[in-house]
Amino acid sequence: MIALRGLTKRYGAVLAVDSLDLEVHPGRVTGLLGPNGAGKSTTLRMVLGLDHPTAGRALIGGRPYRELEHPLRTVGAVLDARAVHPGRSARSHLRALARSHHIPDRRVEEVLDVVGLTEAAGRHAGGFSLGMSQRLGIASALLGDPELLIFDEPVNGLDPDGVRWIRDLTRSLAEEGRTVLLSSHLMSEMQLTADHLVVIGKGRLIADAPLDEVLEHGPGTAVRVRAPHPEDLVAALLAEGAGVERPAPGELVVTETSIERVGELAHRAGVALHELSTRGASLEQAYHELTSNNAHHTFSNGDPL
Ligand SMILES: Nc1ncnc2c1ncn2[C@@H]1O[C@H](COP(=O)(O)OP(=O)(O)OP(=O)(O)O)[C@@H](O)[C@H]1O
Repeated sequence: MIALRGLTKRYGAVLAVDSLDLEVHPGRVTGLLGPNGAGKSTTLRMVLGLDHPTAGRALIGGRPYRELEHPLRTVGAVLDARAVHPGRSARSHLRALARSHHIPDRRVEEVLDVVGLTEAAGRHAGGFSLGMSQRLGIASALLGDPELLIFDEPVNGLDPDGVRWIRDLTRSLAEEGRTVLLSSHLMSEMQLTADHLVVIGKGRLIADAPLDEVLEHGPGTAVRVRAPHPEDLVAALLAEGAGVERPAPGELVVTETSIERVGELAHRAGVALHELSTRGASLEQAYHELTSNNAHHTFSNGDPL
């Protein structure tokens, strides 16, 4: 488990991280979300002992990173996937890392296999694509078989296959009971990957809740309708108090009702439909609601955030 206790970082006049109190638990993927400059990287750097807090503490299993006996066996992290000597091959990079941490060479072959780099392991890392560099970074993080994994913006620059691969990998690591913390500003990706979300803005905690709860705070599910002559349906929906938007001629986005009810009203009004579908609540919308409003947010556990 990672625990942040009043974690604060000030750079001159900039309060990059402002009294964060937070616990990141094992067995699930926690997404650390926030706009650019929110303080995500600074927080992760403090967790990994790369930056000193101005106040407060960041603890891994109850201890600061610098006091861990076996750091690589306790926590694996990828902060910058390009931070590898470009002239070294992937295999020699991993072997050097393994030897300096008393990890056997056979583990290098195992992690190369897990990340799908066995074939490319002899090539210079300097010639790797961003996706391959991400895989190599993840291989380094997995080398010590740690309980805790921290990936900063892991899907940045990856193609759809790479994105799916990261999603499956992080899920299976969490299912094995590990603590997985991912940072991202990509809401759509987080919606598919994370079980739990921590949202920060201007260094402060905005939300710390299961994904489903954060989504409930969004504008909710909408029903999309395409109909060449929707006027009678619009009238019927408005008469029932539904919300109706008309983004384009022949198109409706209907809220505060159900897809079944829209279908029934269309049938009753004799309106021909060309499409009737739901648009799921999007984390992007929920996130916008959260970050555009600085008031407290109360989740179902009753804690104001
Ligand atoms: N070494 C530094 N010196 C001065 N200011 C810094 C330093 N590092 C970060 N900051 C400032 O602290 C704030 C938080 O930055 P941080 O990089 O942690 O945000 P972030 O959420 O990771 O953003 P991004 O998504 O852009 O990486 C920003 O205002 C940034 O300019």
